[in-house]
Amino acid sequence: MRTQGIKPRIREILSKELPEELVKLLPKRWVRIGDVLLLPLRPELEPYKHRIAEVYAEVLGVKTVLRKGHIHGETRKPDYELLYGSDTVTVHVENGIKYKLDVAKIMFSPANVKERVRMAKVAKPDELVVDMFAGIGHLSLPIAVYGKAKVIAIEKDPYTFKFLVENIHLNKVEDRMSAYNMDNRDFPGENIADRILMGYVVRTHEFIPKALSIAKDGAIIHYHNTVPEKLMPREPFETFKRITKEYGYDVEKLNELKIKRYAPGVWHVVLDLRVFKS
Ligand SMILES: C[S@@+](CC[C@H](N)C(=O)[O-])C[C@H]1O[C@@H](n2cnc3c(N)ncnc32)[C@H](O)[C@@H]1O
Repeated sequence: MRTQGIKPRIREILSKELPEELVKLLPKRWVRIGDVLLLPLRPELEPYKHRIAEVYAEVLGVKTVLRKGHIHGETRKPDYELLYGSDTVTVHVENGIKYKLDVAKIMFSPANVKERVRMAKVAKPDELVVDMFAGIGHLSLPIAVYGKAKVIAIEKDPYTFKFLVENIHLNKVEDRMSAYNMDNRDFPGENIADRILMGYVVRTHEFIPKALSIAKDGAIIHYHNTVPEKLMPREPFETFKRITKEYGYDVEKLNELKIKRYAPGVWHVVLDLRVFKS
């Protein structure tokens, strides 16, 4: 998905059209999601941005090029500038799973690939898994497709939800995966889940009480959050433990993994936690 090294053909075409010092600044890295390219472009290349995007699109064989921006807000929407083409909806295939999404409006982080692949191996067919922040099924499609577990996927944003539903059909897991378009705090299920996915950042701790009410005794929670490096490895486990205690639960840490650097001095991590009613 990430590529390094500029193609000779791109350099050949653009070196005839751009000043030499700008050719050196052409992006050597980009992210390709389905047939949409996310291209980081230096401000010096601004006057040539549409032509550069056109050449990258032609040589790399994509239909649309977006200039990379930031991901923000409660629903984690990316912020992109359209440089070439118009259609930003695509199907990205990763680990044999089809993810349909609108790349301009829905985040799909290349840095989370290891976690998406890991999820394919964690669950068993007799489990009920609840994904509290499903997105387009980023983490729960691998569980339904490879783990063959029953999955309840909850997604609040109606536009993202539309793709979640399409992805369930595209991956032919309608028999075991169902989707709910609601705020997970309004989800009525209690004491039902063998496994819970909390694939969210920054404010994930606010949702711990709801996760505990959905969890069965002994359930596993894959708890994501962002944490300042200087508080690691004490956090985010201490906060999780404090909240679970307040609600009458014990917790055992099974595993902790760094997913990616989220901001300078801040990591996105995931903890595998087993929760017990005390
Ligand atoms: C950052 S995306 C992550 C998707 C996936 N879990 C992953 O880790 O790759 C988080 C998703 O959670 C959704 N979301 C945020 N708050 C929610 C809530 N209270 N209930 C349900 N979905 C929510 C957002 O709309 C977004 O699609």
